[in-house]
Amino acid sequence: MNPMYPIAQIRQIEQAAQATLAPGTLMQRAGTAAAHAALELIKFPHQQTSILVLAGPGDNGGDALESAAHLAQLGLSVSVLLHADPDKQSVAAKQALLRAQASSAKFIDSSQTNDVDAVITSTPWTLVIDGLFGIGLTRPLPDQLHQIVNTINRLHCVVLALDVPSGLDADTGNIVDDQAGGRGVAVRASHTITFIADKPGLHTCDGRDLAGQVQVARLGIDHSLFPASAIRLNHPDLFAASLQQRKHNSHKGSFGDVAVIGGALGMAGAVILAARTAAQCGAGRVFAAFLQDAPAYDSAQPELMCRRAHELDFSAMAVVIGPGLGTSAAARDVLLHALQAATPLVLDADALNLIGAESSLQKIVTQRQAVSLMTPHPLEAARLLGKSGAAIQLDRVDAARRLAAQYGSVVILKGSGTVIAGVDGEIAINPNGNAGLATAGSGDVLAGLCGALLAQGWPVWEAALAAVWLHGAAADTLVAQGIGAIGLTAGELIPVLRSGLNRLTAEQALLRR
Ligand SMILES: NC(=O)C1=CN([C@@H]2O[C@H](COP(=O)(O)OP(=O)(O)OC[C@H]3O[C@@H](n4cnc5c(N)ncnc54)[C@H](O)[C@@H]3O)[C@@H](O)[C@H]2O)[C@@H](O)CC1
Ligand SMILES: Nc1ncnc2c1ncn2[C@@H]1O[C@H](COP(=O)(O)OP(=O)(O)O)[C@@H](O)[C@H]1O
Ligand SMILES: [K+]
Repeated sequence: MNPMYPIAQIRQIEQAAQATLAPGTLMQRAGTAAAHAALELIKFPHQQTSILVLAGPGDNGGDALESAAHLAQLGLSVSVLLHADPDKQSVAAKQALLRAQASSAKFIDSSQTNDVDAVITSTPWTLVIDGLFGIGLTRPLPDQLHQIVNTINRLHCVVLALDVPSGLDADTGNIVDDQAGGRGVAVRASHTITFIADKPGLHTCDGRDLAGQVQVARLGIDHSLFPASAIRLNHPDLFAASLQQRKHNSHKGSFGDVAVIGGALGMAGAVILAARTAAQCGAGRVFAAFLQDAPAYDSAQPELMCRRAHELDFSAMAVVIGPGLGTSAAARDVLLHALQAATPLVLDADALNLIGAESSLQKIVTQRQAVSLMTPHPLEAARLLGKSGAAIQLDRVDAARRLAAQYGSVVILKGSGTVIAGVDGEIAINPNGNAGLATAGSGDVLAGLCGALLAQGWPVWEAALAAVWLHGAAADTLVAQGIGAIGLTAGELIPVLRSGLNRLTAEQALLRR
């Protein structure tokens, strides 16, 4: 289900496949698949339809040249901007170049053109195909291409990237930076057709912004050549087994209790958001536990039971600890108590900051027998790993995996392309959600949802996958309704999460019939 592979594994699959095929076969298949994808994007080609193909020095350029030849043979107006030394091309890419040269495609010689920018902007392109670099990019784009890529990124047409948007690291989703640490450039594609298998860097960090809609072309490679994958794209299929309709013969005790612990002075709202989410996403009973004085009740959600944290016996509940907890001595005490309880635990926000700052707490987390689920954003992850936030973002998959292994906890590393890591190294990357979630309190809502699912008996891995998926889907639904991305508030997510969870559950019940 939705497997993804790092570059090194893609290369192995590629080699195994090539051993059984005539030379150049995979490139020809990639070029054909790219041409089909281009035609689908153009939809109704007409006389003014014009396609610009950027072809680089390696085999990604070869794919582009194959697609250029196909599209030109179909009678479309194709221009090729070639950035390659034919003497250094692979045999397959040379063949592709010959085919493109033999077609009606026009070649723009960038070395003979003073102002390539002017050439690019002088034509109203219907489509740009980016075949500059793929998974072979080892250093930032060369200077000559900076300007071209910036110009392409300013065009208002469909941009189809082949394999990977040029400049993007397919493993990490980072733009390949220059030696001095300066920001490199990468093509911002509206669509990406990626070859052989999906790649993590297309879906996390800058990947979602640069790759656009991703489709996979397996190039006819036999399934047997694909090893088991440790990385998947999150999808309801991965947690469908836990989407169970409720029995008539049930009561509130059947769906568990959640305690949300946090809410130091001035930060009570974080607890309220998480607790309301837990209540509206199916927990049988929800306690909102505050470090300082608790409000008598929550007038918008009077079902919540408001308590002072140190007076609540949460030993038989799923516990969410951290939202607005602060890092005081009292906060540390209640955290220690929660860590020592044999209860499913969601560790969020200040609970993570406290753990990051104290090795004795770290040790207790690693020794817990009951399940732990950590929900750090990159800065919290940095504190937990003793790194900088920038270092976490450089390889989010690796960071999430390390955290899970080090803390013996399932980890949700938040941000665009949230990475979920299991203790055994299993990874899922979440494909939905949007920047509307970049608002105060949306993490509290996610933590509350995690708590609700754990209280209802979900296994921790499935709970993490489902919570992240539903959270992203709720934000997408709200944006589609015009409620966000700008100005979406975290509380608005809660009823949409509830309908999302009910809808998925009902759909799953139908599928099981
Ligand atoms: N090998 C195969 O079997 C297949 C490869 N395919 C395509 O081939 C691509 C990989 O091809 P390559 O390994 O040739 O790599 P790329 O085409 O991504 O380009 C890398 C080439 O540019 C050079 N290079 C790397 N960084 C550079 C930089 N910053 N400035 C200038 N030159 C730089 C490298 O030395 C190499 O020659 C894939 O992404 C995919 O598009 C597909 O055709 C499918 C089959
Ligand atoms: N640009 C974005 N795209 C997708 N999801 C995002 C984006 N920014 C934030 N999110 C999500 O929003 C939530 C924010 O959580 P967090 O940073 O803990 O905020 P808070 O502490 O204010 O609740 C996380 O689930 C994160 O993955
Ligand atoms: K590319």
